[in-house]
Amino acid sequence: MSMLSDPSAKYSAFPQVPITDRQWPTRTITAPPRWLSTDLRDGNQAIVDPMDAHKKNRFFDLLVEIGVKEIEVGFPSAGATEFDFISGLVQSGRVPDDVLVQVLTQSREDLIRTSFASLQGAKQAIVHLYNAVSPAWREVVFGMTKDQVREIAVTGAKVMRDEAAKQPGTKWTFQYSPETFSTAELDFSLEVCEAVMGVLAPTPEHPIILNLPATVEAATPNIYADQVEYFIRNLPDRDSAVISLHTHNDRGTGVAAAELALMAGADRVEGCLFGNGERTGNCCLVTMALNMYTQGINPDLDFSNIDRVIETVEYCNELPVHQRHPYGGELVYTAFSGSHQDAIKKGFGAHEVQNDPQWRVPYLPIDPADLGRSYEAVIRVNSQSGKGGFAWVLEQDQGLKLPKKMQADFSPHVQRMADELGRELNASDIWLAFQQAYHVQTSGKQFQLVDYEESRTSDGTRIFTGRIEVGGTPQSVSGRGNGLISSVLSTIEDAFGLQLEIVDYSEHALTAGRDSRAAAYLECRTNDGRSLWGCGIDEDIATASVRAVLSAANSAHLLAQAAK
Ligand SMILES: CC(=O)SCCNC(=O)CCNC(=O)[C@H](O)C(C)(C)COP(=O)(O)OP(=O)(O)OC[C@H]1O[C@@H](n2cnc3c(N)ncnc32)[C@H](O)[C@@H]1OP(=O)(O)O
Ligand SMILES: CC(C)C(=O)C(=O)O
Repeated sequence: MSMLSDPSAKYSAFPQVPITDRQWPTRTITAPPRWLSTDLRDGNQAIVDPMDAHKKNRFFDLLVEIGVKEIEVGFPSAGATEFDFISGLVQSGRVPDDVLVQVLTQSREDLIRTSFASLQGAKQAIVHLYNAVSPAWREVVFGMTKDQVREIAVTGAKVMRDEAAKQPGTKWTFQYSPETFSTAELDFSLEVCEAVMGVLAPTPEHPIILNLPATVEAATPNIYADQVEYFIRNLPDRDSAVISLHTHNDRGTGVAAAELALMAGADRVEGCLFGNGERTGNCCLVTMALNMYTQGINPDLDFSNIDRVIETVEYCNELPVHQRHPYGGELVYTAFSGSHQDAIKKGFGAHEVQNDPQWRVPYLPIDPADLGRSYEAVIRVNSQSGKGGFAWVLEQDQGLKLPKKMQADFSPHVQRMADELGRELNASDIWLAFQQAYHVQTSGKQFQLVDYEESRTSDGTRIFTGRIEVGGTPQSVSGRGNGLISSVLSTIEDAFGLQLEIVDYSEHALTAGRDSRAAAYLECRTNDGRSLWGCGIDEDIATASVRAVLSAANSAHLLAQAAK
């Protein structure tokens, strides 16, 4: 078996929704929805080893910490692990007063009763009832007519109502899901929901939650938005219902579908952190919340320390968060490629200089610092990288701000190293390449400063007197010039026959405070017209410039040797 040349023989296009004056495309999201995390239910039922009580408690605490106010804590009738965790949680007093726990049950009397039993002692809770309503499920799973399937829901709703009445100390909220809503006839979903509302008698003050699942995502996200808008516009007593979304990600658009359906008028979104859930997962709450954040909307969920959230989620689910997962993945703020690095580096530079409160760094839709991420990993260097990449790493790691022309000079050294090693270059690789290229702090270099003094004559001439190790042997040398650098240049010309002319010079402090050091950069021209760069680093800025001259002299010496 292989892919069909005519897939239409097996698969049909999803039909359009009969709505011509749809409103959602012109709306924008301006406020966060009510969020429900179903990590401990839909997420938990989709992992290899469902969470034990320890993991569930840890996940629950994380969700509370993030600010989730509605948490589906499990499926009490699934077994003792679930039941005991849920009843232990509600009786422990660990559920904050502003947090609602929710449990899910099939529409079967015994399971509904068990679900209510698990919530004994809760101050408030949501009981969530479901049954599938779409044709394939009606026919294949239940083997029932529409009327019989509606009856499953109505019977379950009656049991719910009666069980709730037996525990009047708890403030109950009822939730009903016409499971498989996204692949069901819309008018039938409406009919079943209306029938359930008829039993549970919601009011605007005490509404029912109608949760509209895209149990299996089967169409483009605009279709789901149409379905939700159609449902809302045709639901009698809309005021008595909270419209909730529950999307899956089979086509990779679970978040998009929830966003568009929110524009269609929904009030609430169910999902999981980092999109865990059945098959391809549920709507990712992190992505959806942070999508809102990047539009200037406070999502009411706090991901200020996203790495800690990931750590807990990975531990509990025993599933890794993908390195490219929106907002959280390890690589999502990292640029390896040259042109991206260049733009990001410039963007950060402009951001610092202009002090612009609006975030406008190219290629980064969000400031990683808002999520507790450092800027270190924003740029990483490999063989696809450019000058902006290693310049950024040297600046972050060593504090060096290389002049633009020196970046171009250093670039082939980095490229060579990346090609030779065939892997990413880390900060120490780049620092090593820099030290080797400019003879900074490396042993075995030809000229090495031992010590020096500077004096002036009455006419302002500077005199450099010092000791320079030449191939390991200290040598006393001196020279004159109208400045320190020119006096060192004349020294190396007199002592070693190396003629260098200064083309460019710059310097900067490396770190602030008592331990501050300085870096000096020097471009020189040799007598045969070649350009050479030198760099010196020292606690004393004048000494850094002397070292920069010797750094260039070492390169000139190597060139001269090579030419022989
Ligand atoms: C889309 C979703 O994610 S829905 C949530 C799904 N989650 C889970 O199922 C996790 C927890 N579930 C479980 O542990 C088990 O399913 C249990 C313990 C609750 C029930 O197990 P079982 O009694 O063996 O029933 P099982 O789940 O296999 O369902 C089979 C029967 O329930 C019926 N059924 C399935 N869903 C529903 C429903 N929502 N309402 C009413 N009946 C239902 C089926 O038609 C089938 O009936 P049949 O035996 O007459 O053919
Ligand atoms: C029970 C419902 C909400 C569900 O998980 C689904 O349909 O995906």
